Amino acid sequence: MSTVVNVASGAPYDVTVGSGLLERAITSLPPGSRKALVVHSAPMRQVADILRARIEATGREAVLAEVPDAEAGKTAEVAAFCWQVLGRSDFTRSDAVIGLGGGAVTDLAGFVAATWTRGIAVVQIPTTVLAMVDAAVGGKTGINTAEGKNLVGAFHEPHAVWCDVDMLATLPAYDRVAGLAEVVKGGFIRDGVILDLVEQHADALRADVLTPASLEVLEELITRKVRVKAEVVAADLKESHLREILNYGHTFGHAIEYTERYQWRHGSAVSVGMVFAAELARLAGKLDDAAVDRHRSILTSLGLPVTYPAGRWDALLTAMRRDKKTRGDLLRFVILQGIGNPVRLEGPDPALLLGAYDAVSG
Ligand SMILES: NC(=O)c1ccc[n+]([C@@H]2O[C@H](COP(=O)([O-])OP(=O)(O)OC[C@H]3O[C@@H](n4cnc5c(N)ncnc54)[C@H](O)[C@@H]3O)[C@@H](O)[C@H]2O)c1
Ligand SMILES: O=C(O)C(=O)C[C@@H](O)[C@H](O)[C@H](O)COP(=O)(O)O
Ligand SMILES: [Zn+2]
Repeated sequence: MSTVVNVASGAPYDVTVGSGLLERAITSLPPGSRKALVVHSAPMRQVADILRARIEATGREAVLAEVPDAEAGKTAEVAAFCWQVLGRSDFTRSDAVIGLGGGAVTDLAGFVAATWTRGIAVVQIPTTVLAMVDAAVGGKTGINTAEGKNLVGAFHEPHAVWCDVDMLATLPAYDRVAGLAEVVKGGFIRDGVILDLVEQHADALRADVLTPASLEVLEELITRKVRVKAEVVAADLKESHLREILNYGHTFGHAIEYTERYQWRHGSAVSVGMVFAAELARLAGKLDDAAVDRHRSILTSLGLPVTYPAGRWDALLTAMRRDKKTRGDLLRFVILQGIGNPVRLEGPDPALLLGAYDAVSG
């Protein structure tokens, strides 16, 4: 059983959510491709070997590039390593890259595909909840620089995305929960049913081991969030306006990741970032107390953080100035004017920002 969500953008593609999809993923390699580079990190080595065998069974050459795990893989040096492998293996424009892993790997693989000979096909096989519901879908690819998160990248849409929930069997609960932060984001900005489902099933979703029943709920949540993302990126691939709503919680969240030298998971940082944005909206007179409290209760029920230590404002502000929504000196935030109604807050009074920071300082 699987569900297909079509992303109706310039070059439409399918996101398939279900189980037993690994074999089918190979069928979406471009028909003319002779080679496929599988980008993965150490935890996915066994799956990469399985993929290699299946790619070779189609008569193609399979090349594996094992990259440093998690955020350590999203660097210019690692991208250059992948380009070297592609060059030495004579990859041409008709060949393809496969991103197999969490969001860090799918961001890197997408960027490598976007830049190799100015763009070759990428098939994404996300293996974390976060990568399934967010990173692998929508064509934002990129790497970090010493100055900030995702500062170098390209919009490069995938050829196909395969969200095989069987992959989640080995994913630690901590990472499953981090991914749920991006699912909850989809609930706050667009699909309120997501919030209801998480509220009903929070204990099962955060448990160390998933039961078949909780996996079913998780699959429904993944599909719902993929739909949210698909609708938004189909309308605004290059983030000229609407797509910014997908950045809810990220201005402060990315600043935490950078300040913490990427020792926090992205989803955990976004969790605090959403509470910051909700407090900012309350102080700006846009969001009522109940909606702000709902942020804290739903994220806490999943075991996600909702506070960040005091005393780090200067570092956080420096990082927020480098956010991609900033225009010149103008800081811009996505906030809610009610659940499901995201709006922009441009150049807020510094007192509001400090007030929101004070409210999330644990
Ligand atoms: N491009 C986008 O639109 C977009 C959207 C959201 C997030 N992101 C990016 O995604 C990244 C975060 O992704 P993430 O939360 O998946 O983190 P991650 O990629 O760092 O993966 C977390 C950990 O889980 C491991 N892992 C992956 N799959 C596994 C599995 N099936 N079993 C066991 N271990 C597994 C990884 O090796 C890693 O150690 C950040 O860099 C973030 O900026 C990008
Ligand atoms: O797809 C988008 O657009 C998003 O903003 C999704 C975010 O969850 C994601 O973390 C994205 O990588 C952030 O992009 P950035 O432009 O703020 O680096
Ligand atoms: Zn994100």
